[in-house]
Amino acid sequence: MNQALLARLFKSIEGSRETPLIKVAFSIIEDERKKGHLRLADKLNTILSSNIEEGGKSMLPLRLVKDGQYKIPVDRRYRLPLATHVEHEYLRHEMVLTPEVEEKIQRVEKEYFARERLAHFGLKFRKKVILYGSSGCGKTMAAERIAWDLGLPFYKVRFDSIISSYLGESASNLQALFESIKDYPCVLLLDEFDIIGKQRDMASNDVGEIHRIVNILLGLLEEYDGQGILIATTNLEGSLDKALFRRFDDFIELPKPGEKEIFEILKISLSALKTTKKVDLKSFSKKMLGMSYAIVVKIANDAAKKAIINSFSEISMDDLNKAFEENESINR
Ligand SMILES: Nc1ncnc2c1ncn2[C@@H]1O[C@H](COP(=O)(O)OP(=O)(O)OP(=O)(O)O)[C@@H](O)[C@H]1O
Repeated sequence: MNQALLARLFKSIEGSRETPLIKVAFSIIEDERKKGHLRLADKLNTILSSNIEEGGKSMLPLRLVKDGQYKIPVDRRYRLPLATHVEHEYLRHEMVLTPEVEEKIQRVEKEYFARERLAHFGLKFRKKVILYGSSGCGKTMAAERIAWDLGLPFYKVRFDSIISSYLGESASNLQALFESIKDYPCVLLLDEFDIIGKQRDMASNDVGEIHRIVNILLGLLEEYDGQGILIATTNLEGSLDKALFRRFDDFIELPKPGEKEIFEILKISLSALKTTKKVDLKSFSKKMLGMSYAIVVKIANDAAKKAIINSFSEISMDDLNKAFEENESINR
């Protein structure tokens, strides 16, 4: 059938997901997809989804803000939210950073606060930021801290919902999510962004589809000019498509902590307890060089917990060394 005619026909179909005609329409979409008519299948899917009634309400538009309330869009097939919200009070924000990283994060925050002044001069604040660095070095935490400092709602994208097993729907999921935040000031975290690149390992017949999703994501990133901040995180700078990198306004590396930062973290983490006279946090910090922030925090907490459980009033060097040995192999 002629594509325009098919689209017109689909526009006239209405009802719930259980309506026989809707079921037939979905099987036509699947058929078109199998034939490789992906663009047509997506177009028909969008038309049909907007006409489906659910509890008297159309599933679209998928806007976070509806009647003054924000509503997270869901994937069309499984109704799973495409992002999760983290309440303000649960945002981790007390970070120990090198002055260079602190300055870069503060620059993002300052530009957001000065957004109106910048706009006056035809300039835009940094609104698409990529944070990269090895695991446990505070990428997610930095995104949370930015949301905390700016007083913006924080959402974390669920790539598992976005990259649905019906690949043709991933594109519409992504579109729905970006559309939903267009006019809504929030921090949207695209955590483990490299998952998009990693999907290339999938079965070869899915590769074309993955490229299409990456292209759609590129387009959405390019077009994003919303009122909030998009933050993507990745462990591997190199694994990301170069084209994807170019779409960001800022790249901030979150390195492993240096001796000074390790010392600071130990002091903070152990501050609720006393340490014995023999504890030399300075040389212990040196010993921990090369470890991630997450492991440093874990070692300090393990040592503190051991002292508390054994009802010791002070943390000893032995507690710290034991915790160090136990965690040493995890990360260097
Ligand atoms: N700069 C920091 N200051 C204080 N604590 C930190 C810092 N960075 C990380 N941490 C600690 O490490 C934990 C893990 O951090 P986070 O989840 O942000 O790491 P990540 O880089 O996102 O890791 P992954 O790539 O594995 O997701 C935090 O909960 C916190 O305890």
